[in-house]
Amino acid sequence: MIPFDVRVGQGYDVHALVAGRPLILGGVTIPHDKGLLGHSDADALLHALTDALFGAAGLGDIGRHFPDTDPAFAGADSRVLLREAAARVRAAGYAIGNVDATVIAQAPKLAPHVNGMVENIAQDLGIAVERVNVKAKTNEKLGYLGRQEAIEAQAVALLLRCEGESKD
Ligand SMILES: Nc1ccn([C@@H]2O[C@H](COP(=O)(O)O)[C@@H](O)[C@H]2O)c(=O)n1
Ligand SMILES: C[C@@]1(CO)OP(=O)(O)OP(=O)(O)OC[C@H]1O
Repeated sequence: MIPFDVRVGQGYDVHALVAGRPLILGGVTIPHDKGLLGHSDADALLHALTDALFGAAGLGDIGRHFPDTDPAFAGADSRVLLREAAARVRAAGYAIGNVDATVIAQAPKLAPHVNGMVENIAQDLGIAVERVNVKAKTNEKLGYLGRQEAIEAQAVALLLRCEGESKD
């Protein structure tokens, strides 16, 4: 019996940077000459977080829950998807302990927008801002990220379940 179940999950996403799209990361629209291409609003940070949550709960991945072949998700606000993911994780019996993420973007400078991202994520997950961390890195001008052809995000999530008994 494990009375205190701790689960970790990891998530990753990458979307191409193209002209004519808004740049949305962590639910914040960031002024830039290019934005991320995707079926939804292509918020790579929220997609990585969503996958980290599903992974920690053993619930598969974002594409299983919100298929990119489903017109219902065309242009979707990824904050809505993140909120629904958090609800499904809670329905599986877990509380969200903390989340941490890194956005790899050669440009633009994300630091001025990080607090807004953290506030959005905390609100969508229903947890305190102290339990959410977002970091930004360039790719030191290397590769497709360094050439500003894409933005990548990586995330981890910790889930907790306190109960008298578990499946094990
Ligand atoms: N798009 C970005 C990338 C980085 N930052 C901030 O700069 C710091 C240094 O980044 P390096 O990739 O050069 O190590 C990083 O810790 C961030 O605070 C940023 O704001 N936006
Ligand atoms: C979010 C979904 C669904 O609209 O589409 P995209 O915006 O293309 O994002 P991606 O991270 O490629 O995969 C998840 C998809 O199911």
